[in-house]
Formats: sequence, structure tokens, C-alpha cells
Amino acid sequence: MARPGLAPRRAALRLIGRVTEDGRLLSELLPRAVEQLSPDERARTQRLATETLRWADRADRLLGPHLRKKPAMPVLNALRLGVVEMAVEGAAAHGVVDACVSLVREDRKTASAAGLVNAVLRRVELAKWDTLPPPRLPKWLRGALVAAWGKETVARIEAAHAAGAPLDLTPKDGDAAALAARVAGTALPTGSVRLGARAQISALPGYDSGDWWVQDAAAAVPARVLAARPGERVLDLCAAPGGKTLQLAATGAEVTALDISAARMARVTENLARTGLSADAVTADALDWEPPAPFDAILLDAPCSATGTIRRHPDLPHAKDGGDFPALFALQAALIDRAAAMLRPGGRLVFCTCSLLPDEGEVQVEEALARHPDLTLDADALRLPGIEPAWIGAEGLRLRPDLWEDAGGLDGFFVAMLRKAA
Ligand SMILES: C[S@@+](CC[C@H](N)C(=O)[O-])C[C@H]1O[C@@H](n2cnc3c(N)ncnc32)[C@H](O)[C@@H]1O
Repeated sequence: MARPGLAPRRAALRLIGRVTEDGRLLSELLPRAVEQLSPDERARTQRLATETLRWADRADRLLGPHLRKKPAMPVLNALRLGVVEMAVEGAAAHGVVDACVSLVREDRKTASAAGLVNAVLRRVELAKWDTLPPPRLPKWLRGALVAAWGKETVARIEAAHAAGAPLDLTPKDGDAAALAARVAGTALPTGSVRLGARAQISALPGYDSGDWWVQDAAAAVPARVLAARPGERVLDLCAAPGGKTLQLAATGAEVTALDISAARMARVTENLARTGLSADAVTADALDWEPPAPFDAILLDAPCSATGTIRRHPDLPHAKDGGDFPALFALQAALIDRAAAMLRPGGRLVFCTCSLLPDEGEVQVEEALARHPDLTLDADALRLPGIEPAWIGAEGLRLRPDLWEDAGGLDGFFVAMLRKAA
């Protein structure tokens, strides 16, 4: 008979292996990796994989004194899973140790390490867990962030990554106070609503009627900066899955939502249908697409390293090594040039990325202004309710996970508003 609780742990361990050994992201692997499991098991698998990756660095510190040399990655991952289940999830030690030993034993490649896993998991000093620092970012990313923001800020960013992300909603009608009262959340100063306890999204009032959508408070800022008006022709360039498209469409603007990925574009269409909003959906490469006429305003949420979203995607630092980032920087510059060409004289362009790297924010704007003498920065557009003046720099608005430290933080984002000469 199958052992209870083994299936989600097995699935989680496989997922962790695909991330750490093959450089794949959980978002690419799920939901297919869990399709054979029950809904409860799926949720448990996803939580175990996510939390093990979030806490892997601290687990390694706890495990270090008990390991003479670093074991092979599949064995190390089984040890990490066991430690995190006991230390973070509060699972009973005997069940966790038995399960991890079984998982290691059932794989031919790791079977010989079953004794080691058993001995080490029984010996680790769980009482030390809370005395250890938050998980550190890997060197390739930490170095770049320390150079940009300094050691102390990076330590605070790491603490925010460890704390995880709350769930934020964007109200369709813009009334955050009313939505907060309806879902028992808190209205944030920037206009989003933050949920308190872990909530089941589809059970919240207003889900079926599409009165709101899930969107991090930081991710909701760029469309507010663009401030589309009813009847304006607005392009959402790189639109999928569509959080910002919904915000733009809710203003009454005539929105075109464009993305290169047909599969991701389908999610934009679904989201529009659920919320009863409308936009023209275009699947195309932004670099080739010819618009029927210039736009009054464009929101460019360019593809990026996504290093601003690590608190909700702790797999990212394990899957990446920064090697593909330079190609993204070049694509961002090309997209800015393309967007500038699609804008009418006097039109406005919001450029944003969910990144913590200046190369994908401040540097892009500085270089775009040098390439396009007809573009100027509009810093006033960034001064919105809830945005602290100190967050606005010479090139744009810099949001980081360590801001709003006592209120649950926010994703890392860069937002700039550029105006084209009339
Ligand atoms: C950061 S995501 C956009 C998130 C979206 N704006 C939202 O708020 O839900 C970047 C998107 O850029 C799209 N993309 C990448 N290269 C593109 C290109 N050359 N043309 C159009 N879209 C592209 C990707 O498919 C991806 O959906």
C-alpha cells in the first residue's frame, strides 16, 4: 500500500531537482508536474517545493556541520526538504525522516545515501534554526544588488524574501476602502487591498463577478502612473497574463493588449472575460508589429530577470545564474525604441520591469533618453498617493521588497514615465 504523505513529498523533491539541476522554474513545471495528485496533495507539493527552495540556504547552514562533504544534489535536496518540513512546517520528525529515507532509497542513483540521510536528519539541531540569518541570495545576484543598493539594504531584501509575500487585490472600480471592508483586508495607501490571513481566492466575495483581481501592490503602480483616460488609445505592450491590461481597460480607455505568447495571451482573454472588461487582444512580436495608428499612451512592462518577485518565486535564484540577463537588457532597449516609434507626438510611455537590477531600470531610462532626444522624463507623474518621495530617483521610481517593512513589503519594481515631444 502507498505510504500516506509520500506522493506530495516525492513530487516536491522532483520539482526541486528540476529547478536546482535543470534550471527550470516552478511556474513552467506546474501544474503538469502535479496533475496526477489530488487538490490537497497538489497544494502541499507546491508549498513544500516553494518553501524548501526559499529556505535552502538556511537548511544548508544547519546541515553543514553534519556533512563531511557536500552530497550529490538529489541527496542534498532530500535533506533540505526534510529540514524545512520539520523547521518551517513543524512536521513531526519521525514521519519526515522515514519519508525522506524512503524517497532516497527508491531512487537507484541515491539509494546508497539512505543511511546518511537517516543519520543526518536525526541529528540536526532544529533548535538552532531561528538563530540563523535569513537565506542569502546566491553570489551572482547578491554581488550586483550590493553594488546597486548596499549591504544593509540587501540584508533587508533577503529578510523580506524569507518572509514571503502577502496577497494583494486591485479593485476594478478603484474603491480600495470598500473592497477592504468586503474581503476583510486592509486598504493600502497606493490603492490596492492587502489580505490578512491566507485566503482561498475563488471563495472571496466578488471573485465570480470579477470585481477585483490578484496583483501585487507594486505591480499595480505602473498603470496608475500612466493614468489612462476614457477614450484614449492605449497600448499594453507585453501584456500577458494581463493584470495591467485590466487596470487600463477599467479606466474606459480603448486598450490594445499585445504579447508574443499565444498561450499567455489566452490568459489575458480569460481575465478580461472574468472581469467583464474589454481590450483588443493581439498576439505578435512587439518588435515587428505595425500598429494601425499611433497611440496616445503605451505601457511597456518589458520581459526581465523578475528578480523583484523572488519573495513569491524563491525558485528563481536556484534556477538562474544571470547568464541570460544581457539578452534581456538588449531586448528591453529594443522594445523601448519600438514603443517610442508607436507613440503619437505628445504621447506618454511608461516603462517598467519587475526587477531589482538597475540595468533593467535606471540604466535603461538613462540610455533611452540619450538615444531619443524627443523623450523627456516626467517625474511629477510618479508622485502618487502612497509613493514616498524618497523612492523617486533621477530616472524613475524604485520599489523594493524591503520598503513597507512593517506592512508586508512589496515586490521589486522600476517605473518611469517618458513623454514624447509634441
Ligand atoms: C513581465 S511579463 C508581462 C506581465 C504583464 N504586463 C502583466 O501585468 O500581467 C513580460 C511579457 O513579455 C512578453 N514578451 C516577451 N518578448 C516579447 C516580444 N518581443 N513582443 C511581445 N511580447 C513579448 C512575454 O510573453 C511576457 O508575457
